[in-house]
Amino acid sequence: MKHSENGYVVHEGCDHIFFVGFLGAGKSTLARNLGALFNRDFVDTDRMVERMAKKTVCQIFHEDGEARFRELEAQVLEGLAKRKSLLVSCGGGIVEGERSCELMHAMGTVVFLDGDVEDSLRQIQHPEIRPDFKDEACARRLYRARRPLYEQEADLRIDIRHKSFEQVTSEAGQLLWEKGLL
Ligand SMILES: Nc1ncnc2c1ncn2[C@@H]1O[C@H](COP(=O)(O)OP(=O)(O)OP(=O)(O)O)[C@@H](O)[C@H]1O
Ligand SMILES: O=C(O)C1=C[C@@H](O)[C@@H](O)[C@H](O)C1
Ligand SMILES: [Mg+2]
Repeated sequence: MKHSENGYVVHEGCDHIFFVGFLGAGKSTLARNLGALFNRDFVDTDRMVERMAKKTVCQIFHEDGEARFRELEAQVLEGLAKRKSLLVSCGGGIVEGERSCELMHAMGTVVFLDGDVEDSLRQIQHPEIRPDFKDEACARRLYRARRPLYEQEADLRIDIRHKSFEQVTSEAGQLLWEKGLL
């Protein structure tokens, strides 16, 4: 394993870390926090899709449909192949896309932020502008359907139940550091 002048691990090839998990689990917060702590760039697939499509996630769902959104998600992931050492916070439904799953595994490590649906419901901001959030019963059904997919795709799992984001950041940082991924 190589180290740069400032002591950070330098990886050969593509070595991104992809954070997946249910809506509001804290994927973006964790990726941003770890990016600041470990001097790594942080990107968010929802924002990249919006930049590529020049539309909001909500508009894409309404005007073009979910299948098109999943294609765009896979396209933005493809664009990450030429970059290095990114922390990627993924859209909550990225594990629904077969191509996206293949790409994440080809380009790095998939980390599942595993929490209860209650944590997500509490942390979801502006549910009214989220195409994936209709009401609580719907979110619970989606959570039950999604959880096996997250588990199936996860290389690593971090239990986030009843933890502050400081705790989640330090546990995730320690785990990824120990595995030589940060
Ligand atoms: N462990 C935590 N404890 C309490 N609040 C948290 C925790 N993690 C994140 N939050 C807060 O919950 C909200 C959602 O977090 P964040 O946007 O990081 O989640 P996300 O998984 O990226 O959500 P999305 O599905 O919208 O992309 C934010 O307001 C954030 O500050
Ligand atoms: O869970 C989902 O299917 C989604 C989650 C969001 O991050 C966005 O990617 C979009 O709203 C779809
Ligand atoms: Mg997010």
